[in-house]
Amino acid sequence: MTTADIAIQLSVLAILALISRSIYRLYLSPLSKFPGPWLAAITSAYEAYYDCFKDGGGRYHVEIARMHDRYGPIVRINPWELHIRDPDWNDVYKVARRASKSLWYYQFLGTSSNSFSASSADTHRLRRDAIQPYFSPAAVARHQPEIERLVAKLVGRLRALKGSGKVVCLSDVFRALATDVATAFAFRQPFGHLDAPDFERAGNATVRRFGTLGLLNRHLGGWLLPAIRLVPPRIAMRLSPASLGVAGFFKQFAVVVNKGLNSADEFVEMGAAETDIIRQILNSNLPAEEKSHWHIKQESSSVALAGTETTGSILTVILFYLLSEPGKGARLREEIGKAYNKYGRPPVWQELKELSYMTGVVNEGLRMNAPSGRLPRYDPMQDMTYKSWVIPKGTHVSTTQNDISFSPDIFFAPHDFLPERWIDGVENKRVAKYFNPFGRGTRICIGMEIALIEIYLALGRIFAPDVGFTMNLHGCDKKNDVEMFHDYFSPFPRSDKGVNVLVW
Ligand code: HEM
Repeated sequence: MTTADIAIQLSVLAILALISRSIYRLYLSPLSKFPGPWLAAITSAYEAYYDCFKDGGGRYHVEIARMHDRYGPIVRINPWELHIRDPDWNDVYKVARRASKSLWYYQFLGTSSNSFSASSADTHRLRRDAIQPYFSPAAVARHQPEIERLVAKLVGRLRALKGSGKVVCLSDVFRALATDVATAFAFRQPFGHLDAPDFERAGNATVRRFGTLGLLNRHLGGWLLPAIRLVPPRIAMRLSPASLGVAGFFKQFAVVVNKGLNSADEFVEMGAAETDIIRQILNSNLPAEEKSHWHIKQESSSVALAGTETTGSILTVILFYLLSEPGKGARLREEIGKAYNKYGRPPVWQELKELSYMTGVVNEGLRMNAPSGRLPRYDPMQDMTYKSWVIPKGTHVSTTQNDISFSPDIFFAPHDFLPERWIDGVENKRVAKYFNPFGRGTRICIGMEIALIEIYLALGRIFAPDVGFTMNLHGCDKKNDVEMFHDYFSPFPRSDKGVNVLVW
């Protein structure tokens, strides 16, 4: 038999295997009864096209919405996953169910060795229990002066730009703040992005690239991001400047974590105030394999990463709306001014969060720019139900917060930034159960309190009566620079230019 014969036979076998698998997925699989396009049912390449190629990638949400419009509230979006668009269905996220996360989907992060992307509920519980004390209200409160210091640095830098005529990119400014807050919290040492003359613009662009590479990683079986970590910078640059940026990003975390691990031996009995997330993990009850350098690197850097893009982009979006509708900015400034008068000093965050308009502003930012990714889970032990449908155990099921946040049935004029909608107590009560920007169930965001302190303090100081500067939007618009176009788990607008302002 010649090599050509062998190649032909192997190709025929591969084609037969593909045909059999497609027939199984389409007609015999337990999910074959669920509605949806036949191509999505037989191959995840359908999703890969929208995730990685269509209009720059991250566009499957648009196709999923189209599927719901055509097939109804429950659709099969790939061979193993159902998506439900029904604000009242929450079964898979219920704490009592303790469902697992989809390993395939969360491959976009390039690792499952942390709490965020741990698949099984038990592994997650183990890891989360180990770091939870680090996020206790008391521990977070101790970090407040550091957040205040970083916010003051940001305000100082904006003030210094007053009248300079320089265009300032707020998307970079707030990502720099969020990175410094999250890294200061995790490592007791901010990365110093607020000190960079350009607020570390290149680093911020890397996060966007990470989004696109993350989707490729998901669809290529999870080897791409680990491989990028291993590629020497010179080769990475030749392959793609994007991977160089991402490799550099991983490296920055590796340096900080290595430094922390090397000095961890000196850790004897430090007071809680001096500890960092590395020592928190080392000092926990985790089994030895969960305390390896590798695991600690993954856990600590994921905590810091989870807190950067989220908080940074929400602050950017809020500022865009407050500056594009000056009446709203003025109303916030007035409310904060009254609080300054009442307390005779800058209000602390506990006082800021009592302000009703300010809370409306923060909630609108969270509603309109929370993580956009669907949140797939599966329950390996029990079936679930949706209306008359029985969802077999082990099936991956997802919902998307944006389906709720932008539903006109729940939020009047959902694409408008309306802080007022949160002020009416009755209305507030009605929408509360639909408002889950920090996720749901056992996997709810662990850094919620830090994020809120940061957002309230940043707004509280930027709109303070004595701030001494104001800002004007410069050459940006809602459609291209603010509204989500790409879903890279975090929402990204169509343009990567950012929200630009002039300070005066
Ligand atoms: C406004 C800012 C933030 C938003 C909207 C947000 C949102 C979320 C959401 C929706 C999840 C659940 C993801 C999922 O189910 O797959 C999550 C998880 C997580 N977040 Fe946040 N987050 C924010 C800020 C932060 C900050 C500041 C930190 C840390 C300093 C952080 C750390 C984490 C971690 C570690 C997880 C994984 C928790 C687990 O699975 O146990 N987040 N976040």
